[in-house]
Amino acid sequence: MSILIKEVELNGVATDIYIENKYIKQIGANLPVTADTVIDGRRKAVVPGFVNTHGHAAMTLFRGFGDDMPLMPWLEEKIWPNEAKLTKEDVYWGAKLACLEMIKSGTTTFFDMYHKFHATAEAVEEMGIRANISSACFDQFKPELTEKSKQTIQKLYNEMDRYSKRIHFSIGPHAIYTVSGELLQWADAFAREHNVLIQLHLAETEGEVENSVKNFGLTPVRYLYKLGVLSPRLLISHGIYVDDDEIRMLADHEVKVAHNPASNMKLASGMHFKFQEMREAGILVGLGTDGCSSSNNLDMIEAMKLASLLGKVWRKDPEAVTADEIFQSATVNGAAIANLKAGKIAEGYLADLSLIDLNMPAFTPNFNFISNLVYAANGNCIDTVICDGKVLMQNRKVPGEDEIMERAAQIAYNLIKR
Ligand SMILES: CSC[C@H]1O[C@@H](n2cnc3c(O)ncnc32)[C@H](O)[C@@H]1O
Ligand SMILES: [Zn+2]
Repeated sequence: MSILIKEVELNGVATDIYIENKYIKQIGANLPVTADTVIDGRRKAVVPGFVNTHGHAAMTLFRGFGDDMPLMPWLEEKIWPNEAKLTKEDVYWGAKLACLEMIKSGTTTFFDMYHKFHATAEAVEEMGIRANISSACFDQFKPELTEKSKQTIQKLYNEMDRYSKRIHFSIGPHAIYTVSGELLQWADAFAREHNVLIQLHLAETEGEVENSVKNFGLTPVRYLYKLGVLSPRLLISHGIYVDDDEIRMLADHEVKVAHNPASNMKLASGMHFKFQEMREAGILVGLGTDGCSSSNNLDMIEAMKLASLLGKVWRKDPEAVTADEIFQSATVNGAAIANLKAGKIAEGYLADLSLIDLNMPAFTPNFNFISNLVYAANGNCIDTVICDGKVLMQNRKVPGEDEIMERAAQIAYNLIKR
């Protein structure tokens, strides 16, 4: 299977891109090659597929449900009682809707932490994108649930051979207020032994920090340090409430961070995400949307704008988070966190990319393409998406999209009534 994209704009220059066997094989002007599929790239620009480093895919079912609340009442009163009713079928259609939405806005890889692992994995497999899906766990500090969680993680890990290489396994302990230190330490040892990542919500709210100090005598990052679970395999989401010493601890242990500006603002968790300090300390910061009840979409272009504007305003410094820096977070940093040779349009890299329609007001005039992408556009500018060397969307059409939206909406209405 080969694809030739003709005369697409790459860094402002009309270029051909030849894709073969999942990889970008050749880039150059007027390439003398033929291909199974030829795509006209004129008036389009090529960008790497975005990597959404934090989310809960099937929470698309809760879009517009439980708005305008702070984190803990939102989780305890609205989300958790309804998540307890979810069936595998519900999660499958919710995750299909998430994949559809991500493809339509140019995301080719996402990280997921949710219930019913196989339902999400099957949806990802069918939709053709990539995902790092975690075996989610909450033991609520109960030893019998700690043991059960360990068995589930081991079992799911053993079942991974049924999936393609587009799906990676990770462990998803929910947070330090729902998961015991013992399970976190076990997960760390498992992750080291099997070279997989751990996804964990951390330092998201002031309340979390207060409870951490009350219950463990330490702030969240220091608590993880004491447990010995800070490592290059740990990806923390949010990481808003961290001081300078904690940033140093995260950097020293090569911990990765997913920044989620929409959910941090909507749940009013906090705005002082220390993007500059983390970057200067050498921490890999990726960008995420979080789930659709707190974000309320999965549009990484919108997330880039929010991250940049939020980063500028709280510092009162317009240079604080530039369009170029946040674009790097959403692409090459995300790919590095996902351990993928992706996130760049370069020979030898995975063919995970999008074509952007330049015939739009947002790209007119086009003095600076990245500026227009981050500050003027949104996900609707994505025309074509290729992942793993396969075309997933062309002319903004994804096969099966009407059925996915109908089925997911019906499930969501029935769920909230149930
Ligand atoms: C273990 S399954 C994932 C779990 O996380 C919940 N969740 C969604 N968004 C957040 C957030 O911002 N902080 C903490 N927990 C969150 C989700 O509803 C699932 O229960
Ligand atoms: Zn989350």
